[in-house]
Amino acid sequence: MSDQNRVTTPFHSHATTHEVIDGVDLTGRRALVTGGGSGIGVETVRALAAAGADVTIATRNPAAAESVVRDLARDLARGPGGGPVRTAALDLSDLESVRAFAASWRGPLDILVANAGVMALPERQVTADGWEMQLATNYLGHFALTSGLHGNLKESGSARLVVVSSGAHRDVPFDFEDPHFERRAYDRWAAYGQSKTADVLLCVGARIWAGDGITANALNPGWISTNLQRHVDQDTMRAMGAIDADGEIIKTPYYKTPAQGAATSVLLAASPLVKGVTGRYFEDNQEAPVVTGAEDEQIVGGVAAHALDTEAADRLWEYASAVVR
Ligand SMILES: NC(=O)c1ccc[n+]([C@@H]2O[C@H](COP(=O)([O-])OP(=O)(O)OC[C@H]3O[C@@H](n4cnc5c(N)ncnc54)[C@H](O)[C@@H]3O)[C@@H](O)[C@H]2O)c1
Repeated sequence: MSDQNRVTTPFHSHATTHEVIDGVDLTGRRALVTGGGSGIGVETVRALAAAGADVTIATRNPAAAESVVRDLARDLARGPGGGPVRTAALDLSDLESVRAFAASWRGPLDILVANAGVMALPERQVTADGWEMQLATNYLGHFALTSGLHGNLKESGSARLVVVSSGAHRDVPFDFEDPHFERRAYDRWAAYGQSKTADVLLCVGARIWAGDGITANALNPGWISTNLQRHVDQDTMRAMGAIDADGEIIKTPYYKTPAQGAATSVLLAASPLVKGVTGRYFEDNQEAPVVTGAEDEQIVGGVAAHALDTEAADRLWEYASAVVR
């Protein structure tokens, strides 16, 4: 994407969810947020519900997410109110669960935020379908979900798919020869990065749905302290510059609160500023510039060309369609 055509918005990098959809009315719109029971997912749900949307949190543990729903309902009741929030069972690493979830959805779906994720599992784990766990959860499960809900998204007439990727995609092109680390040595960061490249490619591939009124965009939320980092030990967090010698979070320019981290998701899900925009990658509430490997040494932001490659996107779409069938 050339700089001239890049989508810009008036919002600064650390704007909160409320700022980016201030004045937007989502009454009558139905939204689904995977992993909406924790971290930036909660703030995504909060903002969409506050704007009036009817929101479903898709979670492995609906009973645990009920306390989140109660807290959100209490908070919304203190303000001008909002749309209903409910929970539903979904395990993205289990194709049967994804199929059952998609089959049970009735009527249109206006907003699908593919937010759930797992990062840096220390050992290679494999799902019942034989898929490497990070790719299964972060990408293949979401691909199966999105495909299973295609009819519902189409029924909306103007649906938005929002896929939460990560800056970790930048160093890792998708490996079509060995996506599940069956032949090469397992590397937890390469597995995470590959799954996040696949997330961006999912949005590029989804351009075939533009005629159905469906747009799809990916994003990097920034660096937010959440449960996501639970598999990363303190020494590694220190080496990454995320925490100091005492274990305190270092508030680099990339550090965000959950409500700031969720802002780009919410912008893409609901703002009129990105209406009709599809197949792009955003961060800090703006479309990100394409960066090369050489620049990557100095520039922390941006999207890698390998994640926007239409040939790779179509090849991956074909691969994923075959394996989730
Ligand atoms: N926190 C960050 O700094 C950061 C940076 C870049 C990208 N991200 C991405 O943001 C998204 C949200 O992460 P977060 O930081 O809020 O972390 P989080 O751990 O709080 O949230 C992730 C959610 O995904 C859910 N999940 C995991 N496996 C699942 C499965 N098999 N089925 C259904 N749900 C499952 C978890 O239960 C949890 O609710 C993730 O996709 C993550 O990769 C986060």
